[in-house]
Amino acid sequence: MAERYAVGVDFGSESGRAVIVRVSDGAVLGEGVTPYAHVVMDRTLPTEEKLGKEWALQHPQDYLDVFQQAVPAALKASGVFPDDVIGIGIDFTACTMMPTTADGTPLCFLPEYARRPHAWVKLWKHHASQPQADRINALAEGRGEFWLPRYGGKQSSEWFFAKALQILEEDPEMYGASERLIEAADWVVWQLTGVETRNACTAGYKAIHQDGHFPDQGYFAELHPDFADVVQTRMKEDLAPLGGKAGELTPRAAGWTGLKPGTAIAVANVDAHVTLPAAGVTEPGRLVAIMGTSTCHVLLGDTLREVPGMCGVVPGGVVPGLYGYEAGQSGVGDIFAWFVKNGVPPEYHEQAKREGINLHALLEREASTQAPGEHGLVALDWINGNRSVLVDANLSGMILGLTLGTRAPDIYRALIEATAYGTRVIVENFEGSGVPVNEIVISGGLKRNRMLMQIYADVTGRPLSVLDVEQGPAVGSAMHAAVAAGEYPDIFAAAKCMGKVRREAFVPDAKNQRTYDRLYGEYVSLHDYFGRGANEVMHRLKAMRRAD
Ligand SMILES: Nc1ncnc2c1ncn2[C@@H]1O[C@H](COP(=O)(O)OP(=O)(O)O)[C@@H](O)[C@H]1O
Ligand SMILES: O=C(CO)[C@@H](O)[C@@H](O)COP(=O)(O)O
Repeated sequence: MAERYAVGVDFGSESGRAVIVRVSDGAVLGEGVTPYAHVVMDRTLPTEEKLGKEWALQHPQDYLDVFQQAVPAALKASGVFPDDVIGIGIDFTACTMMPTTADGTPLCFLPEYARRPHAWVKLWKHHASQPQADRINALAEGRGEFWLPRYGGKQSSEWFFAKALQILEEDPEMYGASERLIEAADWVVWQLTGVETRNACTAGYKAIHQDGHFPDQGYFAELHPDFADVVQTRMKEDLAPLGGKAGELTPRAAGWTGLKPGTAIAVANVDAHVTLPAAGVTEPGRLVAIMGTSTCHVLLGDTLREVPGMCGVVPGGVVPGLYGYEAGQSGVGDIFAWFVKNGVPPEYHEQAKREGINLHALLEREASTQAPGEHGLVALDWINGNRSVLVDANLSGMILGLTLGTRAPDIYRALIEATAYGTRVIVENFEGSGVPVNEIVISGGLKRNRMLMQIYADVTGRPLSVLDVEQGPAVGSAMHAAVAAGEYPDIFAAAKCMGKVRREAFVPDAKNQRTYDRLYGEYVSLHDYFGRGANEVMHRLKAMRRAD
């Protein structure tokens, strides 16, 4: 019998990645990448309308381009015949949500709405809905909503209802025109199948779906009278289970992708959560850090724990039968990108160009010769706010210890160390709340930075295992496609055959660890001083910035 294959498509923050995976063993035979033409719209719309501070939008056409470019490119690179492809699975950043008409047409595609910011896709990192998130949390606390502790005690401005409420309050006409409010993950599945589904993963982690339901109309009505029926009028209450089949590839989408009509399409997934089975992680105690523009920390547990400052816990949110815990850092790769773009003197750019390497590689090489503590810096990793454990998008970055002798590699290393300290806070927060972390597995684009990986091992004091495939989330989605197509009975069986990880790829250096324990103590002092109310200067500065 001919080998069978599955397609996984991972919609990241800056690009869409497609892989062709052999379902018998998880081998990746072909890859394709489509950088988003509009990347992240955080200053203006394509029609030049200016956006406010903390906005982050995307263009739905960029997602369709992935189906029309990256998927055919991966298929071509693999040499696999479409008839041997049994399923397609997708995962997406979340919560990345959009308003559409009843037939799924994005409002921003309609000429009459193209100039309205609230007609566009709100990317996960859209923080302008922080005021709405603050009210969502205050009301939930006041009403004693059972679900609030399931989200660490706070809903983030990055999640669904803060964004939906911002549309209603800032552009009621756009809210009125939005017949559907939907995660981009479910929207792209809709484009492939012609069927509107809502996946249980984003609903659970990003839209407060707990114990089988969304919050009641009374809660939403107290936020805004016109918000009472947001679920009933613009969403769906019957959710599609992970590993389920959302539908089949339509002839139109078959024309885009080069695959055959009728190919099974799996229910959508979140990019971080789908990575666990790709790493063969289907049991408690193994935290997977999906490190890209942001980092998501996803961990399984066999009991329900309320962990302060986590993003969420959902029974069956990652694999059936276990609790899926999520925490995160809203800025990691983005912080390094910001520094490379804005803080590195021209001579480094020129040297990298002369050597034909990227700036990350040059800075990594220059900084890796240092011993921990040599640069004398400690930084806070909040340049894009803090997602866990403080859940506050109005915090900001800081670098302490700068002198006239400080150089770009010093700061690059200090920023990497700061993100490692932030990860250690999250790991210790889980353990302190009764959710064991016995192993850390790294996936995502940042694993290519070996200095970063060694720093994470030294700072956390734990060996790091590595998911070696380049596109971890996409492979996880291909595994869900194999389950949806009936190749495997469940994701556990698929993970056994298709998942792979290189265990203990980086181990802590005892000497470095001792120094980092001291530096981590300094980080925690700054973390608590600026992040837990002792000094509100960061909030005051953000307020001044917003006021201008
Ligand atoms: N060698 C490197 N060291 C550190 N960061 C890197 C390196 N290469 C790329 N990055 C950062 O990784 C991020 C992209 O990660 P990736 O996983 O590819 O994307 P996504 O977050 O969209 O899934 C960017 O923010 C980029 O700045
Ligand atoms: O928040 C989540 C998942 O819960 C991510 O989709 C979001 O942080 C974006 O992840 P990336 O940085 O694009 O990998």
